[in-house]
Amino acid sequence: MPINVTKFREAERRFKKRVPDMEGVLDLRATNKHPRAKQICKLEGDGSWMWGVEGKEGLFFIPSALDEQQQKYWITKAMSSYMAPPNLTNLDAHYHIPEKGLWAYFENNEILQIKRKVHPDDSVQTQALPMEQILDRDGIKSLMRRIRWVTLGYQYDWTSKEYDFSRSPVPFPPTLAAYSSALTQSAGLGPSRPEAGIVNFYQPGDTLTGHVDRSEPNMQAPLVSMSLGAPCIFLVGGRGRDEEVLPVLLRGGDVVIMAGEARYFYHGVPRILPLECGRMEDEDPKVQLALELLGDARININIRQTDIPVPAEAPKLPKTKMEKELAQRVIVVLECAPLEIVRVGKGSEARHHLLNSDDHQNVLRKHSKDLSDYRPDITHQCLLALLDSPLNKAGRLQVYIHTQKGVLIEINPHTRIPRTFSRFAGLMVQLLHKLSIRAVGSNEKLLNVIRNPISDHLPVKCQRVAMSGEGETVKIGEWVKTLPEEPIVFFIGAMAHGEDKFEFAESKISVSEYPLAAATVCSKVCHAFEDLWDII
Ligand SMILES: O=C(O)CCC(=O)C(=O)O
Ligand SMILES: [Fe+2]
Repeated sequence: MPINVTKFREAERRFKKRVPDMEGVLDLRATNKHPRAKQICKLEGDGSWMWGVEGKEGLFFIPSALDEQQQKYWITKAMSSYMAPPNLTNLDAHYHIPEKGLWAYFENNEILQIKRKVHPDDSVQTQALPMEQILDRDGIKSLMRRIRWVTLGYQYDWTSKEYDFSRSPVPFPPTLAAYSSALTQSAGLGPSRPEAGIVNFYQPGDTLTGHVDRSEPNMQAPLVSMSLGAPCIFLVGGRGRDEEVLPVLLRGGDVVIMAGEARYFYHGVPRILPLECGRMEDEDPKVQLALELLGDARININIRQTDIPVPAEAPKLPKTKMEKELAQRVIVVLECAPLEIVRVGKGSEARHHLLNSDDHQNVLRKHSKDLSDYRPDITHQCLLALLDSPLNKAGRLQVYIHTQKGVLIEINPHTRIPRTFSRFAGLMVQLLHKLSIRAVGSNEKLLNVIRNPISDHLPVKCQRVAMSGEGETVKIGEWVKTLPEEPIVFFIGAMAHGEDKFEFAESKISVSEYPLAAATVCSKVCHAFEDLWDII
């Protein structure tokens, strides 16, 4: 064996030979079973057996999981509905696929006028072809036989080997999801939530090189893989390309499940084999047509649970003036926030910082400023307490910052406040320079400097309360129950000390007999309204 040829590569070569050596191939339908095959359990329902293999943890086979009728059902589905837009296929890069899909033309014996797209990989022969082609049924059939893959649900980008989570997913076919989930459930692997799938089409002579499917954020969820049509050799190794490789004979109707450790195993298809008992036939013309299109090919449908990190359900916010007037919600204005920019360093080394008593003692002393006046960390803590609260997540909170210098900032409730102070400070510097910060890849403003005064942004009818040690002390949980059903505004000082004189407040309350940090006051306000409005 030449050096540098891995065990996986060697196995691939072995099965690509004209007459491959079938010695040691695991054939779960053979009467004398492979020494390493072990029966795991009988599935509920149709009573198929699930097999495992010694030394291949998490790898399961269900031979003949699908009877002929079921195989025909999935073959027809794959050819007719799965191949059609909005699902993507390898042909999309080369052709403008008609909206109703190729199958519709094939089935109805319609002439198809199809436009080619110029593609960087086009051969000289392809480039010479006309940009528009007129295809009859045979032409459409040849084109459809060029389909090698179709993506289901979350669309997979074959170049980057990543899911395109920015595109809204095409709904995953519900019957396929139900089948896959019922199968993992009856195999004792728990229910799965199929979200993405790939349908592979292998014409005789096609191969799939060894790989690990690593793109799913959740690599623990089982991957269910269904074989239809022609048999094949399926190779499965271990975590590395040089681990022992097991060749398996998969036939139409067999199912493979890769769970746990096996999700990390190299696998591939080096060989499509001839049909053992000829092509299937059916009386139903649609099924018969799908079988005709299939010919001697193999179809593999593999079903994956991605567990995409979906952002928490965005709260519905009052948008119209009317909604803003009436929606029962809490508005917090963080008052006197010391957010100021300072230039540090000279010349090209100069950087803008958020002025603060920890990092800029010299500057502050030089300008005879009181260090304790520069505590932007208090604003940071208040924002974390407020925006992380269930009250905010439920869409019942609006926060503004009014800085010591009179800058008014509106905070979009969807904003994720940076966890560390230094990143928060960087964000504030950016905001004070650019006057607004937008969400990455979207037009939504997260932080926005708005025009003064704050009263222009508050509902006409609302209570305006200052939180102050000078106010009457109340048990806030009880006090909120006495409020009229209208929006309420709290002015909370985001400074270390100083008088709580907030221009637009009409009354003052204190929520503790102790002096509290501003962030604690924010938390108490949130908790009180969460309890009042049953937000858990
Ligand atoms: O065709 C098969 O059986 C395997 C397909 C596969 O591994 C894949 O699509 O990632
Ligand atoms: Fe794979």
